[in-house]
Amino acid sequence: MPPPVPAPTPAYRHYAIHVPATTANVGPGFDVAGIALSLSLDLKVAIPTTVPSAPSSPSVPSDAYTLPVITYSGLDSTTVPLSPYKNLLTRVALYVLRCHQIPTFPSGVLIHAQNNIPFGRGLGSSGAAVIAGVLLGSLLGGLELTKARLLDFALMVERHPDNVTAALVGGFVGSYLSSLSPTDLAASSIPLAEVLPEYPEDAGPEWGAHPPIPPRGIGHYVRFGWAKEVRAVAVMPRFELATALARGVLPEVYTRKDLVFNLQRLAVLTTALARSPPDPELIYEAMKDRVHQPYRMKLVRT
Ligand SMILES: Nc1ncnc2c1ncn2[C@@H]1O[C@H](COP(=O)(O)OP(=O)(O)O)[C@@H](O)[C@H]1O
Ligand SMILES: N[C@@H](CCOP(=O)(O)O)C(=O)O
Repeated sequence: MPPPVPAPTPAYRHYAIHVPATTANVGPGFDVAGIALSLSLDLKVAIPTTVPSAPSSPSVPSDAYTLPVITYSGLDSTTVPLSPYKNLLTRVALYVLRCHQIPTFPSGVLIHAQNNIPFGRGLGSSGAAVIAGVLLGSLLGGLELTKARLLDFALMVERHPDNVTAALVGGFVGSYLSSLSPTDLAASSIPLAEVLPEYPEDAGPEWGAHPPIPPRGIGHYVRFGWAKEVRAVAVMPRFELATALARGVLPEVYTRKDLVFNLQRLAVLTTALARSPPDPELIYEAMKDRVHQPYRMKLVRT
């Protein structure tokens, strides 16, 4: 009897995705100003060069088709779900693919995430995962999405722009959400549960096939200058604080006095952090805030 023929080893194309941690709400810049930091989430992605055709739907797997295999190392790597239908990176990637009429992942993809961003500590782990996810979707679908379009997809998932814009473009970034038409506003406000639905056990062939397509131009950003002498040092709490809880303690309405206090400082801060040599007293004063810090103080255990 002839010896068994060994299964061919698949050949892969290798890619790297690097996304920085971020700090948002810089000084008086609540939901506006973000800074990219040196900690990062790094993905290594291997895509087979020859693949079996994908199944017609995620619930009808073909014999040869295999879902992405996800592995993690680094921080919080033991708690993160590894199913591609539950992991945030791949759920976002699948959302991007499906918005481009690609119903599922290519077969046989390997994804390794090296994560150095602690979860839930205000260093933008979810924003980094969302940006890594949109970049992954663009890569897997061969979509070559522009930065502006990647941001549209990211903002359908993470609704405040400060972390995701800094994670996408790096540096010290200011951003805003556009005044959209009523139709586009409705499209960009679709509940997260519909943008990234949990994959149900009994999913039929049509499940998730028609996700809400992001309108164009949901958010915009500008990169500010940054003086070479200025370094960011992040102090991390020992406890996690959910973003929803931290947003829930903020008032709906502010006084004109508090609003003007923040506007005055933010206008100065964006230039003060870029000026070389820096003026520490000016930066100290311009970092003051009356919109978020006083209200969130009570959530910070001492
Ligand atoms: N690299 C990652 N891979 C998968 N999921 C992640 C990753 N990073 C963050 N997440 C998800 O995001 C959650 C943290 O989001 P959030 O509470 O907004 O905190 P943060 O301030 O760090 O963004 C985690 O509990 C996890 O579910
Ligand atoms: N501007 C947002 C930033 C939340 O950051 P996250 O890393 O917790 O998602 C806010 O302050 O709510």
